[in-house]
Amino acid sequence: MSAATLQDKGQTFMSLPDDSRYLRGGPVAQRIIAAVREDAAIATAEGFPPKLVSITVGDTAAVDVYVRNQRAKAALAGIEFEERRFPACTAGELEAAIHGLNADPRVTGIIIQRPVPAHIPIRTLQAAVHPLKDVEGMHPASIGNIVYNQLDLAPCTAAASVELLKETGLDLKGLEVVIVGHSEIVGKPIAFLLMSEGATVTVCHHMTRSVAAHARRADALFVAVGKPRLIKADMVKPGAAVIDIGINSEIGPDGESRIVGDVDTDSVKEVASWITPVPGGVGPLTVAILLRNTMVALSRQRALYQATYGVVDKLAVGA
Ligand SMILES: Nc1nc(=O)c2c([nH]1)NC[C@@H]1CN(c3ccc(C(=O)N[C@@H](CCC(=O)O)C(=O)O)cc3)C=[N+]21
Repeated sequence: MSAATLQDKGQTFMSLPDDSRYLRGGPVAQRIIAAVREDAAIATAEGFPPKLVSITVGDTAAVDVYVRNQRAKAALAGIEFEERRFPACTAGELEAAIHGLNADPRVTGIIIQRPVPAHIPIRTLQAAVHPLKDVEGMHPASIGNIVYNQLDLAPCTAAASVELLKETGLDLKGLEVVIVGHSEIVGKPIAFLLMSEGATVTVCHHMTRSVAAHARRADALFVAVGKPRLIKADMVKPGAAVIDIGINSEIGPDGESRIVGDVDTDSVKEVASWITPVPGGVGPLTVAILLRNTMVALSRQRALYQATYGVVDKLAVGA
């Protein structure tokens, strides 16, 4: 996509009605990217330039928007970005490629874009990424950190959603939160992040008897199921905060393809006190947090480097 088109998209976000109920990701993302840019410049000057590698397997349509924005924002932040595409390959080949990236000191972070084709076991791939290079916190050794209230690196979409809720200023302690969707990369991590912050959390999923009954009790409602307009106004408590994590492609009335979330925004915004637009809500913040996580990974790698090479007197040099 050309720079001009990206800017056009920016105009579209800004031309949303100026309604203070919209919780926009852009301004928060800009703050994070500015901070990442400073960190990245310092690290680069000190000889540790950050580099993020994205791995896409099979058909890339579902992740194209994300990867495009990763590339654009990494460039803004001063993080090198490389996309590796594997149109057709075996799990073994992918694991070998990941091991190569683990062992490459120039590579700071590795992200495996989801979904991957059915014949590739995603968990094996996630476990192949070295935990210190795991910028999404999805390695089995990393995902446990949020259970232990270590929240500085969490799956990006989940972290972005929670960060947008915090923008409301609502006190998370004791807040009634309902999450619709229990995926391992979004719903479940949001539940753990919010439990750590003191919220009372209910998780709904495809076996839940009445999603509406739960949703109507929520002070904050998170939705990540991939069903356009699943959440209607009558499922939302007046005054609630609604965080729409859905990214669905559909053909609009003008015949053009567009992105919509899981919430019927037009009706729900009349009931809710805060609502995240799609696009322009969680998405831009997800990208910013991925870049921030890359810098967290870099500082952990530097700490290991320091611990290994920084203590000369412990080495039995020439002894
Ligand atoms: N391992 C993995 N982690 C993910 O977090 C992950 C993934 N795989 N696979 C795909 C989904 C989708 N996703 C998006 C993130 C940001 C935007 C985004 O930047 N959206 C903007 C731009 C929209 C546009 O440019 O049209 C917006 O909503 O405003 C979109 C989609 C992350 N995902």
